[in-house]
Amino acid sequence: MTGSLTARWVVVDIEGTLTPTSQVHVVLYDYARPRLGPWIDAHPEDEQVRAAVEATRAEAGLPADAGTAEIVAVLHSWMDADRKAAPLKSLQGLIWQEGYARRELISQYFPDAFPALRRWRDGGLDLAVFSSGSVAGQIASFSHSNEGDVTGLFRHHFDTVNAGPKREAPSYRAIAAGLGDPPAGEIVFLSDVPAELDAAAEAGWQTVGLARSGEPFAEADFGPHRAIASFDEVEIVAAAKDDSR
Ligand SMILES: CSCCC(=O)C(=O)COP(=O)(O)O
Ligand SMILES: [Mg+2]
Repeated sequence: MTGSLTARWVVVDIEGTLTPTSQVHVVLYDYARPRLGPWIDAHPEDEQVRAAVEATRAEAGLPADAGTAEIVAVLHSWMDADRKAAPLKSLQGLIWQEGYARRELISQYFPDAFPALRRWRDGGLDLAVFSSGSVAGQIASFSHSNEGDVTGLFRHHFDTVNAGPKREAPSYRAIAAGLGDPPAGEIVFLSDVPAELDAAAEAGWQTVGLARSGEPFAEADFGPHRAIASFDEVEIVAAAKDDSR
């Protein structure tokens, strides 16, 4: 165990931090891939689907009359490149939501993740999530985890739509505003991606890098950020409340 941190809020990334990367890149992506086209065709009047299709067309420079097959080819290429584009994430979230509801999906989380989150929450800290996965996808996943429904752990969910890109400091300032503007130094962000930690640190947050064995960022250079291989290696204690704020 490394030294403890003092904070009021703990904000966590999902992929590579709470859940193995393969859970997203293999299990969830494989589930979404063949369902994207049928989903688009089955929900032509759904405003979220229409917006995602329109945004995909615009972002890929497709003609206005591009059909589902061309849209899906772009979405698949983004998945192949793990490009976490908002319209893709929005459609994936809808598909996963249905997959979890049908009990065809169950999210596997690292065994150290929820015990640590419960410890911190029970110790007086508030918890939030910041992931590229859409808020709908996040909530569906936490509702159907290998430990059951754990949605009650989190007070807020942020994604690239309601906060912004994960590698840019203004997104972390937007999240802080969404949390009620606590002092930036009293927010800790845990992620496996050094560039995300850099952005959070630029916004004044404390940062912890997850260098989990077997994960893509296991051997990454975390630079100035504290790096741990498991949540068991860091303790976070609740800051005393300042009633004058
Ligand atoms: C379980 S919600 C889906 C997660 C997802 O789609 C994703 O891309 C995760 O990216 P993150 O920002 O959490 O690394
Ligand atoms: Mg991640």
